[in-house]
Parts: sequence; structure tokens; C-alpha cells
Amino acid sequence: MPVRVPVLLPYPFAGPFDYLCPPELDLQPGDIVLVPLNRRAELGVVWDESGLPDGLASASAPPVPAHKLKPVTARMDGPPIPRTLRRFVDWVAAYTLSPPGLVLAMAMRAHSVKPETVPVGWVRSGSNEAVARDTPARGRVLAVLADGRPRPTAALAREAEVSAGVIRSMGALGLLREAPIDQPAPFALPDIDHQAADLSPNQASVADTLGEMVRARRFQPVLLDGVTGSGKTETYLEAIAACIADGRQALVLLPEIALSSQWLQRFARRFGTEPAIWHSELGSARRRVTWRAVSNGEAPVVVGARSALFLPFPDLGLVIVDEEHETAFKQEDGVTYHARDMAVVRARLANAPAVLVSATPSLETLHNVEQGRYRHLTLLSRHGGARLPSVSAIDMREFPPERGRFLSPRLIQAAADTMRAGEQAMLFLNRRGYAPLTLCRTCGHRISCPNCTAWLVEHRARKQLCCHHCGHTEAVPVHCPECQAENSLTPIGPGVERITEEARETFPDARILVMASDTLPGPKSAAEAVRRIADREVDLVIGTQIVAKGWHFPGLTLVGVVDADLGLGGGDLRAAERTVQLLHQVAGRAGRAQAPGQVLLQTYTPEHPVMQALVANDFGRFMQREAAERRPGHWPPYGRLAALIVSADSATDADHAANALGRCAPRGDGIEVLGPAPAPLAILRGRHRRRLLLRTRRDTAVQPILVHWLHQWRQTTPSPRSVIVDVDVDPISFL
Ligand SMILES: Nc1ncnc2c1ncn2[C@@H]1O[C@H](COP(=O)(O)OP(=O)(O)OP(=O)(O)O)[C@@H](O)[C@H]1O
Ligand SMILES: [Zn+2]
Repeated sequence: MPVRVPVLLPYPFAGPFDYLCPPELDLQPGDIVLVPLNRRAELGVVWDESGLPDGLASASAPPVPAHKLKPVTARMDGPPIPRTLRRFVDWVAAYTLSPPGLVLAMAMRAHSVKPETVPVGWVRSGSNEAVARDTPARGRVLAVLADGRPRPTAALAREAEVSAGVIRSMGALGLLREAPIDQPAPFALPDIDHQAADLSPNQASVADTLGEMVRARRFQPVLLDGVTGSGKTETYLEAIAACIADGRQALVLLPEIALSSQWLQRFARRFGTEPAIWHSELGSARRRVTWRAVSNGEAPVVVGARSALFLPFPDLGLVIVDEEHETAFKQEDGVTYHARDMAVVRARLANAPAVLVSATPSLETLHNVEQGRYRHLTLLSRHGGARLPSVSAIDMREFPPERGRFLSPRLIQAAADTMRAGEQAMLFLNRRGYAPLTLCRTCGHRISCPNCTAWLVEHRARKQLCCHHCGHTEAVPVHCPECQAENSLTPIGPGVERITEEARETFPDARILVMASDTLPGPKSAAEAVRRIADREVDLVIGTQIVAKGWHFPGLTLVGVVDADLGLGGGDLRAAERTVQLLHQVAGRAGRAQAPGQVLLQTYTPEHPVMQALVANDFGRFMQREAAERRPGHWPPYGRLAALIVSADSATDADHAANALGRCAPRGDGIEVLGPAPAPLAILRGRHRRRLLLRTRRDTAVQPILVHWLHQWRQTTPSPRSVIVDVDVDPISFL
């Protein structure tokens, strides 16, 4: 009787496919196998019989009769996918309504159909040695290999002072045989006694609590909050030390791993070695080595981006999410998931604590604390007696900049004073490029993207207009494309490039550094920029949200926010929360050492609660206000949301499909559907987009409702091929 095994393939199928298990393979769940699929050999993973949890996933196809099944071709060498990772894949698929194979694909990025090449070298075969000693050259080779250590051909030839030909002929004669060369462990064990910090009593008590939680080996989510510069990182490094001491692995998620040179340095200072790093730009060789090391337990600490959640930890003992409020943790394309929330799930499956870290925690996390689901640990003050910066608003109506300029005289004065005192200043504007809009003064035409509902952003250094949504670029035209007027196009509003131009004119002697994702394309250039600031080779830093990251620049005492109102438009559910978090984070870069810091917010709405909260440094009260606004309408975190984004090649098809979805929308107590409506980005990359929003009460899961809804819609409406419906559970972006 042939045995069936379910094999999950890394593709968007509804579930695993059955294959036959050849008896000699004795396959176990988790084994990575080669299987035939449409005449090609594909990698897959032997999955578990139980299938997906709670009936959340879409129904899979009826079983194929045994005589039609194809056998598994081979089992790949190397470690299997552990059970907790398989459960995690199932869980993420069910929660996000994604095909499980697509989630599995994220766990298989280190694998390819080509077998891994294991480096091999020569050892003595032990036979015919008398023959071998006939010639002095062969004798020397055997002598070198007397220690039993395999050596590759070139190295052996060098050591024995023979030609490579001698070695190859010895191989052909059976005097030598090949043996795998042991690779040194790729990551050194962090030394927990290397340089332990001298923690303040508050820090030490928090670190002790975290350490106990690690040793308890139980799932426990916890919020670690504390003002910027209070030593949250320093404190959770001690929790990592406890985890290493306990012999388990720790995972740290950072929102932008490419910008974490200072974090890595701190880790190295504390533990004497660097951790394993995981992100999407890792080269394929490094990726394989790291995957394998994690799988063998030889990577005690991994720091990574979202995708590090899908590494095969055999014994995960601690999960940390730093800057947990960051929206960068939400993956928007492919499988749409929130890495912060999934990190908590990952920790639960591993029976480990999950530590969410932030100076400005999200309302979601604060709500979980309030409900008693998460523990709460707090660091009360800045380390070493450093004071929090004083924050004030500059009312731009009262102190306007010169015509055609963007910096208020008050901000210019403060920056000049700071630099004169030998300290550093920073100007923050969360907008890349020179100007966000190009307008014709003659006819009023605005240059927009041919593929998207968006203005093109001028990048003057590159002499281009760019779409920040689809990447379209074109040369800045001389004539207006609409009325043909010459030299009539004019930039409207500032981006960092334009602020830099203004700063160069205003402070001709200042050493200026620009930090934006397009001026600092890789981790190396970012690290170099950070070094230059820390080494005081820069007087004025001008940047986008890159500068808000957890940097510690002791000489930086002034932060000027060029447009504090920027994030408040658009009517997004979390616009105010996000603006407070971002600006608080930027403000937190000022005055982290002895000299006190000052933060100036340029705003046209100083009376806005966001500005008031920042000036009063009263984040708690602001969040209570946010809570009070969201609670009555069951907005998250007091209710649940899921977005359906319908897209199609034509507006008619998009409307047709969206209206049909609207007609079969779910109804019921505590269930509400908003839309369909054109998305704010009504056209993106040439596709027409409509949105529907499902809102339920917190005690009502959205997944079963969505599954039923989409099923109904497919049954009743035949849709043109170009129609795609994307599901976004817990949406963060509403564009
Ligand atoms: N106990 C300590 N001993 C020595 N240095 C410390 C200690 N605690 C904190 N520091 C130093 O103070 C600075 C701020 O600490 P840290 O970066 O850990 O704070 P944070 O709360 O994570 O900050 P942010 O939220 O702004 O990123 C760092 O340079 C850190 O090395
Ligand atoms: Zn575009």
C-alpha cells in the first residue's frame, strides 16, 4: 500500500498536494523534498496531516486517486523545517488569508533546487600506501595528510610542494579519497560577560524581570517603554544575555536593519561579537550559511527585518521587537502581514517571551497592556541624568519664512546659535527630492504620473521628475506639457533637497550632511554618514525619516522639524498617532548627552493636539484622547478592520467587481462594510483601484467573514481575468 504525503510547495496554491512516499525515503513532516510539478522539479516541504487551524483557510481540492499520484523524487540534504515554523506558516496564512505556499516561500528563501555544494578536500584512503611511498612527491603528500585534516587540492599541493597533477593522480589511483571539510561555525558565541553594562537600579530591575521571564520559558508578551535615551536597548541586551545563558536563541526585529550600524556596534561592545543578520538583501551564500546556522542552533542571536520571523529556530527563547510602533513592520506586498503582531504569535508557538520596545508605543499595544494581556515595564528617565529636550512650536503664521523660503527666522537663529556653540543641529523633513509638485504658472497644469494618481516629485540633483509610487521617471520638461509655455514650470513646496539648498545659502560655512534613502543607498553609506556625525565632522544634518531612527549622537542639541503638519492631512485613522510617534522619535535625538536639547516644530496649527502633546511631552494624555476618539466607533484597537482592494486594468472592470462585492457584503450585528469607493491612489501602476473596508467589533474575527464573502462573490460574479482582490487584515495604509 503506497503512502501519501502532503507536500506544500512555495506557490500560491490553496494547500499542500499529495505525493507518493517511496518506502526507502521514510519522509517526516518538515523534510525538504524535490517533487515533480508540471514536468519540472520543484522544492517542497512535507507538511502535516492536520492541515490549517480553525477552518480559516479556504477549502482545498478533493483528494487525487492514488494511481494518479507522482512519487517524491528525493529528500534534500540539510536540516528540515521545524514544527514550530510549520505551525507559524499555517498561522500566518490563516490570519492573513494568504495561500500557505506563499507564506512558506518566505521561509524557503535560502533554498534552491540546486543541491548545496559542500566543500571537500583530500584525506588518505589508507590503501596501497606502500605503492604511494614509491615516489618522494607522493610520500610528502601522505606526510602532510598524516594529521587527518582534509585539504583542498591547491592547498595540499602548496603544503606538500607537489603539482596539482600529483594529487589528482593519487586520487585516481585510490591513494586519496575526498572528505567534507568542516566549516568553522559562522557565528561566534556571544560572551555574556564581555562587557556588562552598569545598570541603574530602575534598568536593573527591569532587566531582572525580563531575565526571569526568559528563564521561565513561557509565552509572555510585554511592553518595555521608557523615554528616548532611557536605556531600553541597554536593558533588553541583558534579557538577550539571559537567553544565551539559558542556551536558547534570541531574535531581535528592527524596523530598518540597513540603518542599524550603531545597534550592531552596541551589541558587539556588549558581547564581543556580532550577531547573525537577516534581511532581504543578504547575498545567497550568506543566506544559506545563516539559515543553516540558525537551524543548527549555531546562531544564538539573530537580528533582522520582518522576514527573520521565518527562520527555522529550533529553540527560540526570546523575541524582541524594537520600535514596535513603526509602520515599517507592516509588509504591504505579497503576503500582507504585521511583523510586530506575528512576532507575538511566533513567541507564543515557541513558549517564549515577546518584548515590544518603544518610547511611543502604539495604541494597539497600550490597549493590550490595559486589558492585562501584556505586561508593562517602564524606564522612567534618561540615562546618566540627561534631560529630555525642551520642545516648542514655531507658529509659522507669526514668524513666516522669507518669500520662497521654508525656514522661519526663529529656526535659523537657533541653528546658527547651536553651531556657533560648537554643537550639532538637525533639520527634519519627511519628504525626499526637491519639490513634491511641479506647476505651470501660465495654465495651472500640475505634472502627474502617467501610471498613478500622484504628482511627480522633482529630484533636482538627478534632473528628473519621479513617481514615488511606481518609480516612473522623466526629464524635467522645458515646456509645459499642457500649454507649451516655455520656462513656466515652477516647483511648489519643499523636499529635503530644497531645504538643503536653502541651508547652504543661509549657513555657507556649515558642514552639511543629507540623510535620505536616495542619498544613502546602502548600509555602508548610512554607517559612514553616522560615523561622520558621531565624529563631529558634520555641523548640520538634514534628513528624512532616516534621521529619526534610534541614533545616539552626543553632540546633537537642536532638532528643527521643517513641517510638523505634514503627516496630519489625508484623514488616515492613525495620522495623528503616527505624527506624534515620528516627531517624538526625531525630537528624541536631541540632547542625549550632557548638553540639553532643544526641539523646534514649524507648524501652522500650534493648537493641534499633536503639537500640544509634543510641546507638553505628554504622550500618555494624547493617547488617552486618541483612545476616546476611536472607542465609540469600534475603530482599532477597539474593533477590527480588514480592507479589500479591488484592482483591474480598466475602471469599468474595477467598478463592476467592486460593486458586486458590495452587493454581497456581509451583514450582521457588529459587522459593517464601508465602500466600495475609489482608493485615494485610484490608479497605481496603471491599475484602477477600489476599496471596501470591513469593520467588526473586537470580539468578532474578520477571517471567517472574509472567506465567506469572497466565496459568495466568486460564486455569483464571473470576473474578467484582470480583476484582483487583495485582502489586507488590520490595514495600516488606506491608500
Ligand atoms: N546603564 C548604562 N550604562 C552606560 N550607558 C548607558 C546605560 N544606559 C544607557 N546608556 C547609554 O545611553 C544611551 C541611550 O540608551 P539607549 O539607546 O539604550 O536608549 P533607548 O531607550 O533605547 O533610546 P531610544 O528610544 O531613543 O532609541 C546609549 O548611548 C547607551 O549606551
Ligand atoms: Zn507612478
